[in-house]
Amino acid sequence: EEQEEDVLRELRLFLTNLTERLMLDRRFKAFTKPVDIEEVPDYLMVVQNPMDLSTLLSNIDEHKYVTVNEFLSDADLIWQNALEYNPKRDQADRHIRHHACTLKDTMRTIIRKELDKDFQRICEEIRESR
Ligand SMILES: CC(=O)c1nc(NC(=O)[C@H]2CNCCN2)sc1-c1cc(O)cc(O)c1
Repeated sequence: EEQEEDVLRELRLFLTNLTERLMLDRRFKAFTKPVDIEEVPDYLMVVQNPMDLSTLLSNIDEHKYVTVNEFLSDADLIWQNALEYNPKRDQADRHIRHHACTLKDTMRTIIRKELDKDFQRICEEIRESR
């Protein structure tokens, strides 16, 4: 009902603000747009489920996420894919792995500090009711 839509609207605002803050952080520049398969032809041989910050924003707008955990399932793909595609000990791989790990830590820290636990539970209850 209307109260549920108010809750999900607030969740979309939080997730949009979080994602836009990550997109503005130059450490995460490599994660802002889908990997260009023309530029990186072997990418899809290694990574099954590509994800990036701009795709997260589109998913939010399309009301894909009813809970934070559904958002994190997609958001986690971004850094997981980067660790998978960049396993080598050379500096280039280490550099992007470091930014991937920082992305993971930054997302979770912002959520823990800025998202009310009771609000998260209300979103879970809406998901379970549908
Ligand atoms: C996002 C990602 O995982 C990614 N990984 C890369 N790895 C490498 O270049 C490693 C691969 N191993 C050998 C040494 N080079 S480049 C790159 C990327 C960066 C961008 O700024 C945009 C973009 O679309 C993709």
